[in-house]
Amino acid sequence: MEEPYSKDGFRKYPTLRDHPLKTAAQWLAGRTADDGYGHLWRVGDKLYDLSDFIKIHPGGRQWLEVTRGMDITEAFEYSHLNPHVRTVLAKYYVQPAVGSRNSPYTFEADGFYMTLKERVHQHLSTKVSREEKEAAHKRITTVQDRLLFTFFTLLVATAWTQSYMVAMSAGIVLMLIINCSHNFYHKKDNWRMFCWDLGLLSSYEWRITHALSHHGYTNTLWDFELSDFEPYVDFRVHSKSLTQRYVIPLVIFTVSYLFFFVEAFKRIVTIAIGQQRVRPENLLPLVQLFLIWWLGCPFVQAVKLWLVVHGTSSYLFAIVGIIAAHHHPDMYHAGDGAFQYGNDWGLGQLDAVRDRKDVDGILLAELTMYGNHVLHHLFPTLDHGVLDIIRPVFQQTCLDFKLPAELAQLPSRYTQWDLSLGVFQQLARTQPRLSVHSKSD
Ligand code: HEM
Repeated sequence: MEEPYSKDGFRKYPTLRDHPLKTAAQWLAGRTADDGYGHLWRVGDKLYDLSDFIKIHPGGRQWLEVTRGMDITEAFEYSHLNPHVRTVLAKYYVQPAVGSRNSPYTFEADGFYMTLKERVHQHLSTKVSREEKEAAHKRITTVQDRLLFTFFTLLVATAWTQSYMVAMSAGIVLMLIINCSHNFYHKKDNWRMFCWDLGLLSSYEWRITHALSHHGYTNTLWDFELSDFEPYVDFRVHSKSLTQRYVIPLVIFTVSYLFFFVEAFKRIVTIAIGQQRVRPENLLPLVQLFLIWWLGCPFVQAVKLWLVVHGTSSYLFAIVGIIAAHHHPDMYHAGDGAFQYGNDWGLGQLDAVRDRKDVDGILLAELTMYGNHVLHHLFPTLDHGVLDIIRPVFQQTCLDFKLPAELAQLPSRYTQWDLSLGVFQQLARTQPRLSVHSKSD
């Protein structure tokens, strides 16, 4: 049998990973080239023709439209709790797949993730009432509604006062709304997910680069969020220059106000070269500019204020994202070799994600700083409000699988400060981890 490309078991170095234009479209093109299932989709060791299912998929068309020709095993497993989806899938079976999957992750029926998923499904369907789940959902939508109201009030105030301070305040609230709406683009299509597009970001693109790539293959070579700013910002474990290790880490935070504008620029390029079309939600930031101008602000001043709103939001968004509990020398990163707890997909997540004790437990912080991070990674389509409800099931399953006690421990042993420092330590790291089981004491 062909030797895997890397010690963690990925079979190939991802095609197009190092292409200079890092976009959602490039990631998809690379995956379809490497998987190569033509007009079919792979789940486990079988191929399916989902062409007729695309338009009736309850989660929305995009997930299947963009993944034709790919192995979607990971996304299929972590997006659905209800075992009923397997019966639906069986209707579209075509033939067995030839060869092993390119991904090393496993979903054994009696393994950690599938056991946990089954228990979570049972718990939510038998022990948690509909009212409880609706109340959890309501808590989140209320936060988002209030943030939306505050943002538009501040935008109007920006136009009337023409104050840069007010524009910065609008930018801060915009970052909070955007991060909060992350909860919604993981789910079936819904209007709340388009709040992500209020910044110069695209929910369509982030469903690919974040929901499919980052969640499916966290911190591996297939994680778009790892490769996005390479070779400048390089979290992998391999030989790096002194500039990469010690100089760039000092600079990244100072230029993060440019992040939104770089994203917008890449979108314009990909639209111009025909890799995607303009979507109505792409225009939401321009509507804000129009609003500031329409409310009486001279056009040039309106543009300056709008740049301050989005520059502020971009700055905070990039910082919150980069310190959001993925980068620390204790955590698995591409180049580390074998996964610490084995190849079960859920265990791979535990190896690459951490919780923060000073973020979890405060609803606003959880929603806007990617809190309850481990459970969110394991069950991204569940509302953030529901994650606390399933925590005891997770803890019990960790104990049953004899995982190190600190994985199941509440609260986490890590603070936001540990994880902020961890970013610098990880960028400097060039040697694979020794056998690490938790935060070094
Ligand atoms: C790229 C792969 C896929 C992704 C990312 C995905 C994503 C999703 C999402 C986000 C939802 C809504 C979940 C929620 O908001 O609670 C959903 C629902 C659903 N999906 Fe998929 N899906 C994928 C593939 C499939 C396939 C291959 C099938 C079966 C042929 C399928 C069948 C369903 C069904 C039946 C539901 C309704 C869930 C339920 O009854 O609980 N999906 N999917």
